[in-house]
Amino acid sequence: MAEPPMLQVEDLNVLYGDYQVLWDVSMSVGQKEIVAVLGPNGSGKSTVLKAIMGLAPVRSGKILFEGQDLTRVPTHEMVAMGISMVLERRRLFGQMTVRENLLLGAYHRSVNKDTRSRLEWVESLFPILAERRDQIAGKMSGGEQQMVAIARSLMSRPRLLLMDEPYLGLAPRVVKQIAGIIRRVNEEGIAVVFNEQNVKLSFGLSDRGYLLEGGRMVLSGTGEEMINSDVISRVYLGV
Ligand SMILES: Nc1ncnc2c1ncn2[C@@H]1O[C@H](COP(=O)(O)OP(=O)(O)OP(=O)(O)O)[C@@H](O)[C@H]1O
Repeated sequence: MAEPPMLQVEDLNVLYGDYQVLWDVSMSVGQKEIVAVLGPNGSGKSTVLKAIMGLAPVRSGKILFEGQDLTRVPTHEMVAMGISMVLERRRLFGQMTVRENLLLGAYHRSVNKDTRSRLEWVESLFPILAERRDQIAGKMSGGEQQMVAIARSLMSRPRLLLMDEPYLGLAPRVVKQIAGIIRRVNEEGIAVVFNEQNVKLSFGLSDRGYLLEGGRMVLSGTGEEMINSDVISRVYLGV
């Protein structure tokens, strides 16, 4: 029998007040997979990730992580369960150093042995952040800040990492660098879900993908199936 998915979203409906943003959205993420959620501006991509993390008003539907229903679990408990999120536009503490930002991502507040070993692991993945540990985060380039944000999310040692528009506002060269980092993170055995508006950037990297249109999942498939799909051409012709 096939391995059950790590994350399963079933018939998710999200409303901001009376305004329905997601309609019966279903998707799944397998262990150690990279999954992309593609969609035009305002289609609800960020809301899908926020809803998984308990940061959007879920009206109905199920979100199962390793079989456990997340819809009533507070966000900080999800972090302890092994889920972490890199928020859009990075949301760093600009006046603090790189190292201080990383420590804020640790699950334990005091610097104990466990935190130290997480820091060593994260700094081994991002040697540049070890070199720049005393630099003020707000003074770094956009790409470097995105690295700090990803590194900070890894400090809780997640098994599933959600990334809200990881390439937003970055130059093509830096996008390549961040894509390399996502791959590297995935090689550590961490499943990654990210959203993106650009077809090539989405499916070049992912094992599988989904397309959202007007708050509904209208297509799913492997990267190649998605890139060659008529539906993608139709949705994107108007963009
Ligand atoms: N806190 C909120 N309150 C009310 N409406 C919201 C809120 N957050 C998002 N929306 C609306 O929900 C819809 C989907 O937004 P969402 O940010 O999920 O889309 P997106 O596909 O990620 O778009 P973008 O690429 O522009 O970030 C939009 O119409 C947006 O205006």
